[in-house]
Amino acid sequence: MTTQAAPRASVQAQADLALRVENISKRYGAFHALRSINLGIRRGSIHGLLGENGAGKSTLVGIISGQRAPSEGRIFLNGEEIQGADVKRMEAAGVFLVPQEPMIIEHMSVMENLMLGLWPASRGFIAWRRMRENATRMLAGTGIEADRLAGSLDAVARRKLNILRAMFSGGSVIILDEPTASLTVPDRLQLFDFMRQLRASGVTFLFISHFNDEILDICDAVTVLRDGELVANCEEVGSLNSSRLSEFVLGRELDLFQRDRTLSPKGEEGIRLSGVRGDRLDVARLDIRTGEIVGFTGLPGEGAKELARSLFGLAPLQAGQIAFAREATARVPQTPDQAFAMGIAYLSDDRRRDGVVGHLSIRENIALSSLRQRIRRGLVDRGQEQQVCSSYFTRMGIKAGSADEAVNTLSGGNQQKVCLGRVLATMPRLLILDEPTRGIDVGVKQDVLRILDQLSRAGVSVIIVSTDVDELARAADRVCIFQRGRIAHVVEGDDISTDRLRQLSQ
Ligand SMILES: Nc1ncnc2c1ncn2[C@@H]1O[C@H](COP(=O)(O)OP(=O)(O)OP(=O)(O)O)[C@@H](O)[C@H]1O
Repeated sequence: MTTQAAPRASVQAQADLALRVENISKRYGAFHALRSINLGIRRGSIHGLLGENGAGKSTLVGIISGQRAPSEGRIFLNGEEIQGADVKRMEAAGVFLVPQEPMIIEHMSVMENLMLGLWPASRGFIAWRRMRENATRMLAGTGIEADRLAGSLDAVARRKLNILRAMFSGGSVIILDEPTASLTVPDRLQLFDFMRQLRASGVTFLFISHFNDEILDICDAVTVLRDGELVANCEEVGSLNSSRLSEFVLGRELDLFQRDRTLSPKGEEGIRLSGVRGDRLDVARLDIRTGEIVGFTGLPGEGAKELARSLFGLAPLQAGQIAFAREATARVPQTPDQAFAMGIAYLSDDRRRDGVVGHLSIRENIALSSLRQRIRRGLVDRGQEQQVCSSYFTRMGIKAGSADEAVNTLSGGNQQKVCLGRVLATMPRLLILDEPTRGIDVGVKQDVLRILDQLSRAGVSVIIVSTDVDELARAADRVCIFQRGRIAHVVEGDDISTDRLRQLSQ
């Protein structure tokens, strides 16, 4: 275990390296995103890359994959230096970056996607038979059929397809940027088995994750970045545990959040949903107490996400009633505007569609959703805006020089914090959050759960939709597990545990 820049490796050890970076630095103006990173990745290994939001992980893999130019430093592949790297050159050399959201052309078949840009041809015609044979060979044992429409694949199959496409194009070093985000536990395990099989055939992986248990499960070695510096490099992951990893990431001990359920709201008062029926959704009744945190979970398509979206008017319902305490029963909102007017706020899990406005500042982004609440006699109350934004900027621990910086210079996780701050700033009565801590580091995750805890104590009812059952076990008063559009199980109070939720939601 080294806790600073890795020492120079021996000649033999260097020969075993698929990839080596030497003194890589990256500056944006006066800001150092990376400082003199030295790193070696063994051939046929799975190497974890860990660090807080903004630590420099994406910058480093961006440089390794040729998407960004380093300010200084050198990259070696199988001992050979790669000069003036760009994406094409790095891919030709065998290095591929598989992004978090798999790139799939939905209306094409699996085999067409697999060989995108490399379709075999004979005398000017596409050689379909050869294409099918090649694809079938590559897909053997993956459970994916060559002729299937790519748009019909589930989340894990899409990730597998992206990895196989990289390999088909000659990839031997594959970088996976948070590949398990939004995957269920069984899907994660399936993806890991697949990676292990490929590792056995000599493929090298660089794997970014914010989940310590994943790093400990799948990785052979791990590197931790903090504020652009390499703070730990471990060739033997077996010698580590989760709290040690968190300490490297944060530079301090992790203070895990656990909601005090003895303070959870009791009684009847709150929000009542009844007769909610939609396409593959049938919830006869659900009461959510004022100030209660309710978790929704289950396999994709089973109803958790669908109900959350419907409550914000994003998915049409055939029927459904909602009643806030002491108010008349009304129809479940049919549009987000109606939902907003009722005091319902929603954070989508689709950051690309509902994410931040890149060229606007952090302050403007946080203020966006609550703009209407701050208009007094036709004018925006700038003083109040300043106060609300500064408060969320600080509470969310957004890593930036100031709240006036453009959002598109922030790391992915910090952009996610801005989205969350924007929704929280609306001070809703019912807050619906779909995968609220996806992409957020282990330290900030605890902060987010603490903020939700405080909001709920102030009387906001919260629904958290999550595949991360550990998060639900820490934060929720009650967890609903969805199956075939219905609430199949409800686990409450002290009965909630990660194991119980995992067992019921598979
Ligand atoms: N174009 C840019 N201009 C200025 N600063 C930038 C730019 N791109 C990245 N940065 C800064 O570099 C730092 C490292 O960002 P990077 O995206 O590498 O972090 P990360 O470790 O991948 O974080 P996350 O876990 O949130 O994805 C951040 O502080 C970010 O704000």
